[in-house]
Amino acid sequence: MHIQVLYLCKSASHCKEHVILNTECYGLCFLSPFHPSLFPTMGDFENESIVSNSSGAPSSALCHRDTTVTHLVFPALYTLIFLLGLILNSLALGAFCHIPSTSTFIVYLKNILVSDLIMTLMIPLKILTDSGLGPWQLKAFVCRFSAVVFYDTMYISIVLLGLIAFDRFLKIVRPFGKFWVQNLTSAKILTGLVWLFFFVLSLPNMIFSNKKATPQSVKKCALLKNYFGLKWHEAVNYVCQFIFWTVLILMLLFYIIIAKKVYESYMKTQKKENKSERRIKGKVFIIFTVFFVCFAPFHFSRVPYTLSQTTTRIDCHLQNQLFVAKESTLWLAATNVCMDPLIYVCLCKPFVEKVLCRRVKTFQKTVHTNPKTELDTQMSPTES
Ligand SMILES: Nc1ncnc2c1ncn2[C@@H]1O[C@H](COP(=O)(O)OP(=O)(O)O)[C@@H](O)[C@H]1O
Repeated sequence: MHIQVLYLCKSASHCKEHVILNTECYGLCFLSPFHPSLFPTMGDFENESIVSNSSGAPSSALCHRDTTVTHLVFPALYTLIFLLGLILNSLALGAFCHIPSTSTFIVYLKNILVSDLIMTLMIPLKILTDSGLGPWQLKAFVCRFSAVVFYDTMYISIVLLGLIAFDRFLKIVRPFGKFWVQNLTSAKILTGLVWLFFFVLSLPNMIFSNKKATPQSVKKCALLKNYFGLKWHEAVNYVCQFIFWTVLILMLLFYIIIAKKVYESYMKTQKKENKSERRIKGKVFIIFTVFFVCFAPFHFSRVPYTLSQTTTRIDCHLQNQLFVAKESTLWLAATNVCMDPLIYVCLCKPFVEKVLCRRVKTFQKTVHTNPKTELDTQMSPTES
């Protein structure tokens, strides 16, 4: 795959035709789209009219990335998520450290928590590079390492949320039966495999981002990738799309069946079943809502953006619009680190008991040292 470019040829072997202008040899060259000699002079080639992309090579190398929006707005928005995510997930970590992994549900929640914490820790690097506060070398590190980890943790959370939905589905549909997936050891092995799968899948995204980084090339992570790296990046994105939409469709099916069950049980036991019991079942829908709101927009915008990064010749203005769409929806996906603690509070009884227990203990200490203090916070009863 080669692109044709009017270029000051450095090697006669690249030249097909050449003209002498001002004693320099200008040739119509056939270079690999990632030929290193293109990048130092990339700024000179923003005018796409000199480029003929005859075989579907990325035209993104020649399109200047417009970062006016992402430069200011997104660092501020990500700072918000980072602070909130760090506080909520640290609190959750404190509570979960004292909760033994006695059910598959708790195993999945603990893994989501670890994944969210890792994602949260990757955010400051993104803030520094997007805002331009960090050196350009940091952006190369983000492209090669932290952005990959960020995406990895996002997909690990997606699969784990799917497993939670499946777990809830089995609990409600077959409350007395036990499948092998409901076994604690199976859940631990399954989560281990999920981590391993995404680690192996994304490793080439780190390894093959091995082109020499320059202040220009780091602006787009795709420009750091060699040919194989770019193809792998594209393939990973399609695999991840497939995973997301499969999990979403399965979740929808689970919840339709759960909704049917909830409705049937409501009709049968209107008088017997108390309000809080009905709420327990109703609350499982929170997982689907969080899942859909956070991740669906990103997956709609990711396909055209990946195409703009790889093979399709897309107008520069459109490429920039797709980049802004991808960044906005990625921010929404990142808000998941703040939403997951909602799931812990709404659905995990031991979690709320631990949090409340700690609050009561702190309160008792305060009352002990200052007997005039009054309990002014209403603590609501919890359900599992
Ligand atoms: N789903 C994914 N899983 C793992 N790594 C990914 C995924 N999507 C993108 N990446 C990697 O993350 C880095 C940043 O990708 P991307 O956000 O597409 O670039 P840019 O910041 O230039 O828009 C790249 O190294 C890319 O290969």
